[in-house]
Amino acid sequence: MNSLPDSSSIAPLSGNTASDTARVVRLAPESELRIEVEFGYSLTLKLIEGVAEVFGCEIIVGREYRFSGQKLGVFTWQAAGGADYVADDTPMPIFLNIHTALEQRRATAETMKTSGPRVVVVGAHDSGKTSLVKLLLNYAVRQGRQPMFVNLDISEGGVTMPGTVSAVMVDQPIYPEEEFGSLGLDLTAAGGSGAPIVYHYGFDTPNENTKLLQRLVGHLADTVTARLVEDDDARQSGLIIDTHGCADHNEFELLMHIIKSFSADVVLVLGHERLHSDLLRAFQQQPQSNISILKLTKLGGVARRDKSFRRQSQVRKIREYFYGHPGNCELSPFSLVVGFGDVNIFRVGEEHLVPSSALPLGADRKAGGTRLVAIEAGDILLHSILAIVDAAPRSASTAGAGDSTNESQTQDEEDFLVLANVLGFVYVSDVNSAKRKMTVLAPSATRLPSNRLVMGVFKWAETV
Ligand SMILES: Nc1ncnc2c1ncn2[C@@H]1O[C@H](COP(=O)(O)OP(=O)(O)OP(=O)(O)O)[C@@H](O)[C@H]1O
Repeated sequence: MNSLPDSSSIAPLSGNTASDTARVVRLAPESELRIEVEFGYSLTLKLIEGVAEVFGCEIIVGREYRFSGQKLGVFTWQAAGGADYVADDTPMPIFLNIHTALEQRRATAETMKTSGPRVVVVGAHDSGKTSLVKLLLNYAVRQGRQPMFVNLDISEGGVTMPGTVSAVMVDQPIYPEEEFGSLGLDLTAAGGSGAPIVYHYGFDTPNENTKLLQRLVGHLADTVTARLVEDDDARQSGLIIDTHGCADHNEFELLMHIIKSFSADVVLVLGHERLHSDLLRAFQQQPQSNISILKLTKLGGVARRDKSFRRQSQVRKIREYFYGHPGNCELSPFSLVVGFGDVNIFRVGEEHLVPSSALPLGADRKAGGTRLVAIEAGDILLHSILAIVDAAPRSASTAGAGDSTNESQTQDEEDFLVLANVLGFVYVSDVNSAKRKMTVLAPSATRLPSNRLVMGVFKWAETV
């Protein structure tokens, strides 16, 4: 039935071939095989017969799927047989019930020409939020829906880079190997109704700049709502929103802001008893709110990822942005030489993040945290990931680093740019301060789509 080498027989990339350790595993109905593959190892999965899925995406009989640095469950509803090395304490029947209830709301929205469910998935770290989001999106797509996926889990990057918040309409499955990368987004297509909406936050935890994150969430919610007004299918399919793990009070405030900004009507709370009761209490005080808050226990299968595994996942995400997914969709990035005078570089205006070597040019630090400050290009950029953001409308007349003498005009632009859509990213592979030039890795050989670049905390040495 299902041919699945399990995690105990993973072949090192440089070592044995998969055939040395291949094993056939039979899955009973409603059971799953849990697989954990560390970075530096790979595992090939092939379905011999039957029907199985990974986070709601059906896998194809006979095709080889290769995983590395990933943890996943291969689930079957129907297959019969023994149950070696598999788990039957799976939450899938509960998730299917949730999907069915959401689908009923979508059908009603279609008939009544209203909006579909607006679902937020919240919970503890490593409780399975992203996995549930993928599953609900995949099930909706299998049903012919086009839900909006909103990613507010800034540490993972969703459809693009870590350190961003984004929204994209999903009309194709999220394949298990490439995960969200399989949606194959073209950020430079920004503007069209199907184009992703991406804003740059620049950090990988909410606490680093909660005020900025709240501002971006509010802005993203407004943009998504405006987009849905024009798109009946997406509006009736609704939203599925992934969030960062909630551990403290700050994060609770942020979750409340997310729920309110997106007018969420379904909140799924995974593995976090206290968060569930805090949310219930908060919404009991607002009896007019029409919201369902459901508690789901964190069930077996969801794997813990330590700091190093998470960091390696981020690095892979960054690499895949430029090079694509090995074997499936490989990309060839280009090296471009960019003069310091040809670009304007900004950074989020947190004082402690701006070293004295990168003092802002006439910037207003008093505004504190939720705007950008212009910084001087130089060695500080080496190995940084820079977001290319849509230039401010007025910028055509003020282009060029440091040419803005009008302080209030500079401040307007800094305020505008923090909310500007991200058009893509470059990686700074070399800086030559003496010649006032830097070399960047870019996904395309054409000129950068904007000369406004924003620096976050993410550094990546390409050799990693
Ligand atoms: N049934 C399963 N079997 C094996 N691994 C699983 C299963 N379900 C989820 N995982 C893995 O467990 C890990 C954690 O799950 P997930 O990313 O969904 O949690 P999360 O709550 O979104 O985490 P975060 O704290 O980053 O927000 C992931 O690597 C995921 O692929």
